[in-house]
Amino acid sequence: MHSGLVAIPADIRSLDGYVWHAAPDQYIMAAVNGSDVLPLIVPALTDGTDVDMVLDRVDGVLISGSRTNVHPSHYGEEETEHHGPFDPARDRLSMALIRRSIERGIPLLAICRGIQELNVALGGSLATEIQELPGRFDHRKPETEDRDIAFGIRHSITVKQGSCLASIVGDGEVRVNSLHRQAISKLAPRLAVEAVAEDGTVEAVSVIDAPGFAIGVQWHPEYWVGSDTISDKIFAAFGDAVRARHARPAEAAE
Ligand SMILES: N[C@@H](CCC(=O)NCCCC(=O)O)C(=O)O
Repeated sequence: MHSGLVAIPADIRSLDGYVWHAAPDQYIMAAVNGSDVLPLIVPALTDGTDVDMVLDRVDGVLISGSRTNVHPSHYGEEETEHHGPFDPARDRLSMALIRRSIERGIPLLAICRGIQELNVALGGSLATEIQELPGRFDHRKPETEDRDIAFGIRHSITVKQGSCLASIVGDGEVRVNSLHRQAISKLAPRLAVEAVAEDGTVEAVSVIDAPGFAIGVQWHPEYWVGSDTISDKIFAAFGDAVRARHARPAEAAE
């Protein structure tokens, strides 16, 4: 029996002639096996979702990665051919869940598109096609059908001493995977950088003065839960935070 219920915002996908509200299996299974919680996929309704109704019933929020990008209008930029593809309903749901979960002290773990949404939701901006920027590496997914290679651990980041992430995985050099072409540009005022790649790409953030666990990572720890210590530690810490929230006394409820 899993303890704690975790909301995962859905992506909108077209498959088999249907439109689906879906979340990738690797996030679901990482939550189940790595955090020992039960995930709940939240539909991304075009007209918006009452996120407080969801957050009244869950103990954590896990924001997944996705191939789509946050629409640049959310950070005050014009759309170009470099910004798509988009998923406006997911943008709307994720960013509402992020803002309210932080305000309510509900544990939040945001991965890849998730860290980008976290930054935008709190007032930051994104850079697109970062591999074309001077001095930056190519962080995109390798072109292969082999998912272990696509999600292969292949570059180093430095976790800052004294950061929240350091209290979970230790500080210093850590090896991670990389499947993105956008990254944080202007950091949101309420975010602290927790880890950076060798080319300066922001790889992890935490929410300053958050009342609960609130971390974003640009890489994909969910893929390696069960076989990579760093990935295991991140999901275990999230699970602990979710259970602590679940067990809080009734009078602590907002
Ligand atoms: N769209 C963003 C988000 C990157 C992200 O979440 N990638 C996961 C997708 C994995 C896949 O391609 O299968 C960006 O590209 O920066």
